[in-house]
Amino acid sequence: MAQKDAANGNGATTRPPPTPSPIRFSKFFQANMRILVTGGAGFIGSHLVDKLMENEKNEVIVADNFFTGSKDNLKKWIGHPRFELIRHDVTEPLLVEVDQIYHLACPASPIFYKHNPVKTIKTNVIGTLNMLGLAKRVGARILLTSTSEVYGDPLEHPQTEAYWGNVNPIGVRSCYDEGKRVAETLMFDYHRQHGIEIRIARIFNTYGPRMNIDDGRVVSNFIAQAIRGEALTVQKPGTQTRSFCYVADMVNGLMKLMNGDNTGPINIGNPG
Ligand SMILES: O=c1ccn([C@@H]2O[C@H](COP(=O)(O)OP(=O)(O)O[C@H]3OC[C@@H](O)[C@H](O)[C@H]3O)[C@@H](O)[C@H]2O)c(=O)[nH]1
Repeated sequence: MAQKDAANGNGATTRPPPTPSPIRFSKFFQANMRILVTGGAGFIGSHLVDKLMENEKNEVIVADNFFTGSKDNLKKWIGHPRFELIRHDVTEPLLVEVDQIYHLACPASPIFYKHNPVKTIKTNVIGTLNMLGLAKRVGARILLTSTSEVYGDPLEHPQTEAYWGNVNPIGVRSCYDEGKRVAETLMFDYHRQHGIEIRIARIFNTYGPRMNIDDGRVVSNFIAQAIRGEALTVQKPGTQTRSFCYVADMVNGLMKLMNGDNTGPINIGNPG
């Protein structure tokens, strides 16, 4: 209720703060999990957000710098009361109160991560440090999307999680391969030293709707070339193999890993 401000004697009135809308209380009452998705505007990230948003008890915060991600991938959620989108680069600290962190932020297609390799390794190392710092501060569980590329040019086929890999530390892919390897190390060191709850997924070559047509990875390249009636570009040596995974299966795997008891690292791909 408005009342005269007697103390300053100037006749000004002070108002009590407005009563929050009952809708606001009901929103927080219902939500039992606030989840941060870094890189949530990207290809896999946006599908993960769609799945998380299906659960009415989840609130989802996306942090993305839109280097390879796009607001378009999230347009159906913009303005939704359980959703927030922040333009943010994970190489800078982020202060939010969350229960879980899916840390996906990093360009994943070789042509994009090799474009600015110093930035790629900063994203993997400083970005993961920042997210681990956040997880430690708020007590959140954190899942890192690592990569099959931690196996490098593997000398074992297929690669199990016990294989330590064969990675060139100075090659053109090292910014990503070694960046993700350091990110995995940081995850385990925070887990051992600070008791942070961690999960590590090693993602294999994933395809599906919302891949950029110019993503550069083999599945989207071949489809785009076929549509244009062009020859498919099989790169040398032509004998390389990959495990391909459909994006919906990848998202299911990531959520099962996050909500299960296994820290990983765990390969998510296709055994075939
Ligand atoms: O047009 C093309 C594109 C790619 N390729 C070949 O196809 C293979 C797959 O290459 P991609 O560019 O799809 O990507 P990669 O499998 O090397 O890495 C990808 O999958 C694993 C993820 O963890 C990585 O983040 C992602 O970049 C490579 O051997 C490449 O030389 C072609 O033959 N033609």
